[in-house]
Formats: sequence, structure tokens, C-alpha cells
Amino acid sequence: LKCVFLHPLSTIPGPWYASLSDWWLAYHTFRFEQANVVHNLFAKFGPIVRAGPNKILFRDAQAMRDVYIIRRFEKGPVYQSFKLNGMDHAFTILDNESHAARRRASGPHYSAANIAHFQSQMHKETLSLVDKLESIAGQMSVDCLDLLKTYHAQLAVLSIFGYHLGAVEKWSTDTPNEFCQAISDFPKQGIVKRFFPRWVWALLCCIPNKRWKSFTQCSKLLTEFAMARTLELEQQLELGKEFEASPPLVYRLLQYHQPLSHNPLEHDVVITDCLAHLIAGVETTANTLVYFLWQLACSPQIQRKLQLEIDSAMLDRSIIPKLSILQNLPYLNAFINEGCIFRPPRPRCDFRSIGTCCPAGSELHLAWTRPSPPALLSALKRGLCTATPTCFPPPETFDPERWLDNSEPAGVARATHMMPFGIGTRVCSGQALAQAALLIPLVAIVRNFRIRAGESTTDESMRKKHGSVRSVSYDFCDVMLIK
Ligand code: HEM
Repeated sequence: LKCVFLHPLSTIPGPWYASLSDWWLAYHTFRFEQANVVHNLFAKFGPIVRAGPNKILFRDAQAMRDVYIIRRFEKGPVYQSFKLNGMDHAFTILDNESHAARRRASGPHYSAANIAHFQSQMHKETLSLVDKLESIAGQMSVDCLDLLKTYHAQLAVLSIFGYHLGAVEKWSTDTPNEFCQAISDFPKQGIVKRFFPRWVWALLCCIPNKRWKSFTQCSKLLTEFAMARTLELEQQLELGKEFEASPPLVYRLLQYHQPLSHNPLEHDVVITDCLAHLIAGVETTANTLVYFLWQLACSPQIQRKLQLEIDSAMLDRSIIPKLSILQNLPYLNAFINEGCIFRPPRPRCDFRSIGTCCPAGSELHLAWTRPSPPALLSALKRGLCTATPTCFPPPETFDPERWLDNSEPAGVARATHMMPFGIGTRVCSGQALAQAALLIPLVAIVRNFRIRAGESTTDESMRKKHGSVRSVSYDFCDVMLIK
């Protein structure tokens, strides 16, 4: 009764059962449907909802800026569940000061200048992908989800470890790829493992099933790979190796923490950071690009318009224009913006802890009673456009054209809703790499092929899932590419 009626947050609307326990939201998170369920709550209760005894969710672009940029509340404890091998990395560190120190080491790797250096390698990988696709174009449909996870894993491993996985090659010969599977499994394994005492988990690991074995072994596989690469690059650092273009992330981190011999613990820090970037960077980017391709397959008119723009910027179909050119193609960027707002690649709640400090309330329009209890606040990116239909008329139609009009006030207001990579100091560190890894393959595919939906892919199979682990994730997406 106290939780429902007498709690200081009880004036905030929401389902009564949510005020009793966090299990309700945890249950939906576990079923990969957190964002959808919360989206429905907004429809029922309005833009601010109490979704747990101390959890407040809101959907308002202005309030998001307030919470994530201006007040810079620290991350909520739920982030600790994403630790890797029990160790913190930039994503899981809660307090802002330690986070800033940790992020300083990897920051330069993702600067625009460094990504510009890395783009020639991305072009090479992408053109080799196009070659593979050409050999099957028009003959069979392709599960572009499987393909792009493989392609983005290859790019990420190249950028982080300077190592060529040969994963797309394997994909083209239908060879199973344990490494790419392990990238998908690692964060899920971390979550499943937490539900069991150690000895139970050790027993579960003995279950003689091939798929289960590879699931339980994924952290070992990735950690051993990261350790081997770290030691190799450490030797190269000692020999003073110079990199022609952009050194891999692991090399930069080793340089940053030098001399490592004084602090062997730093090895673990370097390995954990590299693994965190690998896991953060692959599925998010692949799923986003899959959605773009699906959207093009479903909208021939949009595809045609995009193709015309790309054809005129990429006269030779095997020479991908520089990022600086792609970033200025109006329709291409309008399409990407619309894709990111219509189906945010990472729609889940990003909880921030307000501790015992009490926000002024007016900006968030919270019915707040002082003194406030410690509470967790989160915005939801899913459905932001439905919350502000004046900026996105009509919000339920996928319409890149609206981004071509930047005039005040709607154009400017629209831009403030664009936050697929988060906002504030905890914004995605790999944002510049992710943007390049979306633009380059998208342009190369659209320039070289016409995209049609495969027979087995339907709206239902592309039904949005909210990854309780990281991002939106689809089951598969078959498309037919035609030369
Ligand atoms: C389309 C692709 C991507 C999307 C939509 C995305 C989205 C996000 C978002 C929204 C956050 C903030 C999460 C929060 O506040 O809880 C984040 C954090 C992060 N992302 Fe990404 N990301 C993408 C790709 C990448 C790539 C390619 C990398 C690196 C290779 C990366 C590395 C990270 C890291 C390390 C963090 C933690 C940052 C910190 O707290 O300092 N992401 N990402």
C-alpha cells in the first residue's frame, strides 16, 4: 500500500503493479520487449510513467537533453550487469569522473580524422563484399543479417585488433564461423550466467550439446583471441612499429598505458576495453543496416530516388566516394535520419540515477514530492517522433523527404530528436566509425544492385524486437539482390 499510494513517486501515473516491484519490467526486458511495452505505457499514461518502485520513464526530447547533457546524472546500477569477465569498461563505469579517465584512452581512435584514415580499408572490405554478392546476384536470396554481422565483425576486428578475420570469405563458402557467433553470444552469456551460482553454471557447462557448448565457451574464445593479439601488438610496440594508416585500437591503448610492465593489471584493462568495443560495435551496426536494406526493399520509390543520387556521386561502381562526399548527399542522409528516428537502433532505456538530489521538476513536468527518494530516470528513444507529431507529420509514415526541409521551426526541432547514438558525455564512442560503417556498404550495395524483399521475409519476421542485451535485433532478413 505504501508503494502504491504513499510513496513520493505515487503521483506519477503508471500501472499499479509496476510500483510494487521491478520484476515486471525485468520480465519484459528478458523477453526482448522492453521498448515495445514501455511505448504502450506512454500511449496509455502520457509522457511520464512510473515503471517500477523507483523507476520513472519519460519521452520528451527536451527532457532528454536535461537529464543526459545538462544535469549529467550518473548511470544507474543496471549497467554493472554488462561487465565483461567481471571487469568494468567505459560502458559500465557509473561515475562520470572515472568514466572520463577511461574514455580518454580510446577517444582518439574514433575521431573523424582517424576514421578518415581507416576508410580506405573499409572501401577494400566493402568492394570485396560486393564481389561476393555479384556472384550470387539474381540467383538466390541472401540473409543480409547473417552477412552483415559477418562483415561488421570483420571491420570491427580490423579496427580494434588490426587483424583480418577472413569472415566474409568464410561466409561465401558457407563455412560456420565460431568467432562471429561468439560476438553475438558473449553479452547474452554474461546475463544468463548471472542467474546461477558458480557451481551450477560449471555443471551446466558440461551439458553435451554442440550449440550450448559454443555458447558457454564464447567468452573464452574471444578473451583468448584478444589476449593473443594484445601480446603480439605489445611486442610490435616494443620494436617501435609504425603504422602506415591508422593503428588498431589495441595498439593505441597499449601506448596510452605504457609502460605496462609496471602494472600488469593494465593488460586486463586493455583487453576488456577492446572486447567491449567489439561487442558494442557489431550487432548494433549490422541490425541498423539490415533495417535500411529492408526499408529500401519495401519502398521501390525511395530506393529509386536514393539510387539516382548515389549513381551521380559514384560514377564508377567500383570506386566508393570519400566519406566527406557521402556525408553531404542530401537524400542519403535524409534516408538515414528517417531510418534512425523511425526505428531507433538502440531504443532501450538508458537509466540514470538521480540519487537523492531533486530535479527542479518543471523541465520534466514531474509530479515530484520533496524530499525525493533515490530514483532512476530513463528516456525511451522508440516512438519519439510519435510524441511530437508536429515535427514528423504523419509520424507513422516512413518519409525521408521531411528531412530535406531544415527551415525553422520544425526542421530545427526535428534535428533535436536525432539521438540514435545517445547524447551527453556517455554518447556512443564508436559513433563516427558506426556512421562510416553504415554509409559505405549502403552506398556500395545501392550503387551495384536493386534490392527486393526475399520470399521468406515478412513484416512479422522483421517485427521489431527490443534487445534486452544491446540493440534492436532481427531474426533474419532475406533480400534478393539484382544486378
Ligand atoms: C549503429 C550503430 C551503433 C549505435 C546505434 C550505437 C548506440 C550507442 C548508444 C545509444 C550508446 C549509449 C548507451 C547508454 O547511454 O546507455 C552507445 C555506447 C557505446 N557504444 Fe555504440 N552504437 C553503435 C555502434 C558502435 C560502434 C561501432 C562502437 C565501437 C566500435 C560502439 C561503441 C560504444 C561504446 C564503447 C559505448 C560506451 C560509451 C561510454 O559510455 O563511454 N558503438 N552506443
